[in-house]
Amino acid sequence: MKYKLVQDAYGKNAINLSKVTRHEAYHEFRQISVNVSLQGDFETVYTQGNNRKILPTDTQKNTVYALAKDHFVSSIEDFAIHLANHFFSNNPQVSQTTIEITEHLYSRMSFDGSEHPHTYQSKGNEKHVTTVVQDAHKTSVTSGIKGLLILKTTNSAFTDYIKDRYTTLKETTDRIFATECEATWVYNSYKLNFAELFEKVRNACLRTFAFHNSLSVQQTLYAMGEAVLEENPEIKEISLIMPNKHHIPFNLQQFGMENDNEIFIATDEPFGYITGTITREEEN
Ligand SMILES: O=c1[nH]c(=O)c2[nH]c(=O)[nH]c2[nH]1
Repeated sequence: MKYKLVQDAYGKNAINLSKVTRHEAYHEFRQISVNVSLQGDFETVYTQGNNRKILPTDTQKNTVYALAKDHFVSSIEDFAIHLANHFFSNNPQVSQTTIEITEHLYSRMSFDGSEHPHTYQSKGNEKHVTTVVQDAHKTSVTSGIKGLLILKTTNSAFTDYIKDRYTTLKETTDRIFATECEATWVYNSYKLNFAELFEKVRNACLRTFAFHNSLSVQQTLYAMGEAVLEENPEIKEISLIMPNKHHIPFNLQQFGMENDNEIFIATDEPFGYITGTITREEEN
């Protein structure tokens, strides 16, 4: 044989599911998108067209809708853990199950200080995501936030960097700091209050971003990660992606006007792309 299969996985992506829970006084609405991926003893499926070990992706999709009725009741993490365990436990040919869930966030509309019982507003691009991987030895839970668009109008500086013959950037002690933050963190257990922890991590990120006197995006990213680990012993590691969404002072001098740090041109591209992973030091 000249060739061999070195990686394989199969499953169903973008299983879009909405759930309404009808309480007497109000309705709860949740919208998620689920990806299922199975790995295991599937080599002959690829090399010989033998489908006898295949749980069809169509069945995987149906299973997600069916299990949502009783098991999508709290966090997306708990539902993902249930799904991972279902596919793993019922399919001896499967050695690893991966479930990814993205939750599209909604809140009930508020009028005169009270929430409307059954009308919702999207929270925009912000998403709550999770990935659960189960194999024979462990169940790992990684969660995150995507599309968290945040901005501050001061307490952000960038000075003292390398200057060479190509440098044109001016030092600043007072600039706009805007980013669309993506955070991904790893839990140390699969038995946690994930909904509560998600809010704690989100708040730690927002609070640190707001109150940090930033010397760079890099420094603020690290401070945000540090705050999350400091306040949440349940989290082993956090990775942050913080693109620098530049707001560049616009030259008003060409019109004989002063720009007192008031008028900017918001540029989409190119953009600074700052990433970092913060973990706990090994204890001796
Ligand atoms: O916070 C920043 N970090 C950088 O590395 C960088 N580079 C740049 O041009 N502007 C910035 N801002």
